[in-house]
Amino acid sequence: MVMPEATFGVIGGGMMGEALITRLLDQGVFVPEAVIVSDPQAARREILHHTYGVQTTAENQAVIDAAETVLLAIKPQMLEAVAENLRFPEREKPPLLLSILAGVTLARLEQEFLGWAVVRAMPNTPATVGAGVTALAAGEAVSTAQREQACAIFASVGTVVEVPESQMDAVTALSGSGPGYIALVVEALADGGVAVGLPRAIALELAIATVRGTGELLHQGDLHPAVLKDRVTSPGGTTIAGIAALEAGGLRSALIEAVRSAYLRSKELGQS
Ligand SMILES: NC(=O)c1ccc[n+]([C@@H]2O[C@H](COP(=O)([O-])OP(=O)(O)OC[C@H]3O[C@@H](n4cnc5c(N)ncnc54)[C@H](OP(=O)(O)O)[C@@H]3O)[C@@H](O)[C@H]2O)c1
Ligand code: PRO
Repeated sequence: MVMPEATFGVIGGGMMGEALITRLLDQGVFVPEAVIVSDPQAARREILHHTYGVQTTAENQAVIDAAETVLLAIKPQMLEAVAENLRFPEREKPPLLLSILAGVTLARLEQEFLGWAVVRAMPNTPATVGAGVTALAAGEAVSTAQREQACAIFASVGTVVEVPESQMDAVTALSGSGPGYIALVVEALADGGVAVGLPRAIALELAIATVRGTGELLHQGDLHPAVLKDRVTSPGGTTIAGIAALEAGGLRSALIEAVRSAYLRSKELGQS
């Protein structure tokens, strides 16, 4: 079904699609009636419609036909199946596709969405609370106005940086996947607290507040992490004892390898 009043479309109303929709509506970037979302699950469509007042459809084609700007928020592995069922009617101006698919290149997207201007973007899950960071790389057909529009859309969920496309897999491996690594660190810190006698709820609260406060301090104080580490580390004290244990356990190389593995996986996803 075509809904001509809709201007912003979302294909894939999952976790990231919803995170963007929530913030875009909260910030008044789009009104609910101007948003159309496609998702195969009726239950999912029902939730999105009732929670946000957006239009929903099971037909991706309805989104393509109705919207001038489309956020593609399906899994990378779904791209071929989704794109082969789409038709792209001629338009006066090329519509804008914002893809957040890990690994999938501008060249591939431009091939699948013939005649569209394409921006490849990599947001992260703190976007849900407006504290995300999104890296963008724009294709050659993207106009200045469309580039500004892409920046404004992702600015509604946090900060935006523009990078060359060659850096997008690295961005995906660091800030895209990073919230997963940090969540693991928070959970492990809380486990450590429990191991030395703290109640679970207090341990988790302390771990979250510590990660959050450290991030804020590094950000607001414009501190190099090594400077902060040195400030916390009293001679002969507790922190150096903890850091020695982390170094012995290979924390640094584990994190470096995590980013490297995610980078290689992003490249692989781009070829699937
Ligand atoms: N999660 C993150 O932190 C994050 C960060 C940056 C970028 N990304 C990228 O964002 C994309 C979405 O990730 P996500 O975590 O939001 O995944 P998700 O929650 O699984 O969302 C994908 C949505 O697309 C739906 N879908 C499946 N087949 C479809 C089709 N043929 N047409 C339309 N919609 C379809 C899925 O429905 P079903 O559940 O029924 O399959 C689901 O609701 C991925 O490409 C990922 O690389 C994710
Ligand atoms: N989540 C997606 C994945 O795990 C992309 C970055 C974060 O593939």
